[in-house]
Amino acid sequence: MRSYTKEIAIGFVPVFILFLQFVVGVNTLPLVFMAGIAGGLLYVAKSRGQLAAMGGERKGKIRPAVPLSFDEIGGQDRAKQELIEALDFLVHQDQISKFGIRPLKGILLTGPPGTGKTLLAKAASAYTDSVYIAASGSEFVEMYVGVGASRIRDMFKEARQKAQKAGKTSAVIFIDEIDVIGGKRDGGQQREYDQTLNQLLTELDGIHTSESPRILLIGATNRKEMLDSALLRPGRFDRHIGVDLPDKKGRNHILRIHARNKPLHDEVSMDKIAEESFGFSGAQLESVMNESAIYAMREESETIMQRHLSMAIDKVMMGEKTDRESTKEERERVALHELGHAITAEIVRPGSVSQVALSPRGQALGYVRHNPQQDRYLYTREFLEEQIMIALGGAAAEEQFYGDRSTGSRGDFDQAMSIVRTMVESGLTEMGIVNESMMTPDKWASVSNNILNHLMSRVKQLLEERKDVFIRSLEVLTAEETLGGQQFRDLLDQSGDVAKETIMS
Ligand SMILES: Nc1ncnc2c1ncn2[C@@H]1O[C@H](COP(=O)(O)OP(=O)(O)OP(=O)(O)O)[C@@H](O)[C@H]1O
Ligand SMILES: [Zn+2]
Repeated sequence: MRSYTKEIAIGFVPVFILFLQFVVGVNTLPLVFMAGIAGGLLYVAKSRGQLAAMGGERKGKIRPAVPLSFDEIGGQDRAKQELIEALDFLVHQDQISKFGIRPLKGILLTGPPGTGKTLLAKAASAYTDSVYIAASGSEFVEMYVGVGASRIRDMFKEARQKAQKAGKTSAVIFIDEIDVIGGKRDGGQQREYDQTLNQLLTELDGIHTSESPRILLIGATNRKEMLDSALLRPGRFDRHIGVDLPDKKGRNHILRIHARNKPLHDEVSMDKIAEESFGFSGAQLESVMNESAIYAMREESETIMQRHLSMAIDKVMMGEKTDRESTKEERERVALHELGHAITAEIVRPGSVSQVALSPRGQALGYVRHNPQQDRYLYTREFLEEQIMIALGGAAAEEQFYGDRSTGSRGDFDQAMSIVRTMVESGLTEMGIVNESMMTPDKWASVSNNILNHLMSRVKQLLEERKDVFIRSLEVLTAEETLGGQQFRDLLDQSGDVAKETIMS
């Protein structure tokens, strides 16, 4: 139920103004003018507030769609054709149900980075006149059990609502890096399963032909072999479409697409550029066109010449090399950071780590997946302290190995602080039951500093004793990019044996 008091009150405003003007005889013009400005400002402020609230709603941004057609994707003829065939299937809904055919629920795009998987998903949504919602798998990885699952649920809900609002009969949900959610589950002794993946499967199983709006899930990965077989079963990701690096003809096509808005010299041979850029992805070819334009502009040339393009190819090739070197160091730091979380987690809660991984890219860089624990409604102080310690483990490890921290720990500190808040507000600290008025900002800072410093030194001590585990795990992690829960526990146990031996002797 809604009350309309506000609307009625606003309705009386003009009546009141007319009353002032004609009955009382006041000149209301300045008044009306000022009210208009104030109202306008208020409206702007309010809609800004709404935007900010929307942006802050979740860490994973749901990005709005830009309509894009298949014509704007170069090469990839086979992938496009397979995708269109699959989508045509979706469009002929009535016939599908008439023949009792199982509906198409998921399409998996597999292939190396930068080959146009995101573009294909966007084009698929435009082709089927659907609303488009996109997220990346790493946005669903959370330290807290159940948060990832509820994000999945929210995303499907949002897709349905958006489609309804836009008057569309279907929605495309695109999840990049789907392997982060749907990675192979670690088959240890414990029955390890993942709530986030389970929720995704539940949502997929819940899609029916007759439903409106219809949801189509498109996933992308460059590590198909990493996916859990549950995701690949019929009725889940039904269609797999490979998106490969473009061949020469494809490269030519992609270059032409990105040259559309650029002044090319008549004598430029795209064929030659396509030949020189062997092994380049679509994203790299886009860079080549862009860099060539920068070279031309710098030389104050009217048009982009062949040599600008050749220089751009070299630059993109070299850029790749230097990028790789810098990321090698960065990846080592990320790996040690994540191992810090994982080792702390295994010590305070043995058996809790299900996977440690480095992302090939994406915003998370690396992550630790935890096995779901029992749903909890009550938390003890000890439990919360352990949770804080796990959060601090990343920064503690960085300090141990590099003597400093990086921006990679920001999210961790936010998490730690919010747990401190829960502890204080629930009266679980030395202060006992606290009254909100007691907690000035200064007081908050000193209390949380105390708690965090104390727990930080405990974590550092734990990790200091496990230096060998870091070294051994780092080797596997940088080589394989992932470390399974059991595999990790084995590495940790080896260290335990050493420690025990030294105590015994
Ligand atoms: N086939 C293509 N045709 C035209 N442009 C392309 C193509 N492939 C890639 N690009 C360019 O590269 C950019 C990145 O491509 P896109 O994000 O679709 O790749 P992706 O396969 O999803 O990569 P990732 O796996 O890294 O997310 C695009 O915005 C576009 O500029
Ligand atoms: Zn971290």
